[in-house]
Amino acid sequence: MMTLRLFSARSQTMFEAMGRWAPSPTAGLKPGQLLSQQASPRLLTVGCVDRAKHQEPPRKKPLSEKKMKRHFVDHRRVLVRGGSGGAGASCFHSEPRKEFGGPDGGDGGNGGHVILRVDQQVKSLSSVLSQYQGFDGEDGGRKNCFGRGGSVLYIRVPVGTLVKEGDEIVADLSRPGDEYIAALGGAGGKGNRFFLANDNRAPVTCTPGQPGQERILYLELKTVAHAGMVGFPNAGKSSLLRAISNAKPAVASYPFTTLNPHIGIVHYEGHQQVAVADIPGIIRGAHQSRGLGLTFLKHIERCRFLLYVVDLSLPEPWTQVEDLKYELKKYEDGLSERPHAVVANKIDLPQARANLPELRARLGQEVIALSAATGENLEQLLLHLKVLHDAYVEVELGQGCQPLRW
Ligand SMILES: Nc1nc2c(ncn2[C@@H]2O[C@H](COP(=O)(O)OP(=O)(O)OP(=O)(O)O)[C@@H](O)[C@H]2O)c(=O)[nH]1
Ligand SMILES: [Mg+2]
Repeated sequence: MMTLRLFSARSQTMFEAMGRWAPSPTAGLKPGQLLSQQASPRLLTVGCVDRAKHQEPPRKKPLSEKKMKRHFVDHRRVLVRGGSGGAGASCFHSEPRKEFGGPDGGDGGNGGHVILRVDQQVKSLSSVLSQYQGFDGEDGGRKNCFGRGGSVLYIRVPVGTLVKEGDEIVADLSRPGDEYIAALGGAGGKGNRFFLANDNRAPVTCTPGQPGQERILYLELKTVAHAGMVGFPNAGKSSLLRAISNAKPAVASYPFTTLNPHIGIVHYEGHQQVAVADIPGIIRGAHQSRGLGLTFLKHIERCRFLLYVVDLSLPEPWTQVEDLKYELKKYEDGLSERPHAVVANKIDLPQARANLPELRARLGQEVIALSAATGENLEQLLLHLKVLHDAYVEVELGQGCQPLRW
């Protein structure tokens, strides 16, 4: 009787404490009633169950150019720290009937390095974090057991990553598979076995592991490709890249559709591949950082040869080539002198056909007139691209360098 009274008093105080609780107005209803009044009957139809069963997994949507721009990061500040070495052990061998077994403390393992490694699958520095800590080595153990060394921590970076420490360039990772040790792991400590000497048969000394190296590095991405397409906005660079390669940059009739470089691979016989970069449109005054000039121009620096893409349907198309060359020259001396070809796009338009003879006469050099939209004369560009590529390979081999391969 006493316990019952106690329980009811406690439960009453509990309900008082909850206070907010009140029975739901539907609490008294039966389950069937509740369903028919409140839940939508559509939820229980056979059709819906069927549809749910045969629903396809959601497909990955291709990223829009705007989103891609958000994901495209071309510079990063990274703090890298190598792993610390493990500590050496201090202990003595012990065995029944063997009183003075001698020192048997093993050495600690070395800390793991942090290494930057070029991976062709990585397209920007967006996946690179702001800090990396290498793996530590294990401590040494009894019975002369050495600690395991820390594993190497790899940071995957795209082709064309420039590594700077302060203002100094410390590495240029321009080829697939290139590696650079960003931070060294610390050395492992010595166990007391290491200090065994003729004059000291029972050393107790052991040393701790060294801390790993710590550095602040600045990573900067500059697109690397064999050919770079340079042109004013709307010249048709992205359309051209779509037409000759497997890349799918966005195409639209407004300027600055492309906001970050795209690389497409053109395949030739004998597994030869030429990488072509679609560089965002350049405007007059880009070398003075007009528009996003400098951020785009830096991506041209690493291209081995250039394709000046001109919109032939505009009046006086030769001024486009002159302006582009001027901008490149102002940005970096000698950049406009690189091996190049002039590509006159939109030949399918009548005004473009009319402009072609004068463009050829004014420039005094070969002009590849084509249409990215209809595919007219694309073969001439492909053949010329191969000629430029072969000449580049020959020059590189002549200088004893390995040409860039994709
Ligand atoms: N008639 C015609 N239109 C073309 C041709 N090539 C491209 N265009 C059109 O020109 C417009 C611009 O094409 P894009 O390929 O986006 O030009 P872009 O040079 O990449 O432009 P940005 O990315 O802004 O620098 C689009 O409306 C295309 O459809 C062509 O050969 N003929
Ligand atoms: Mg474009």
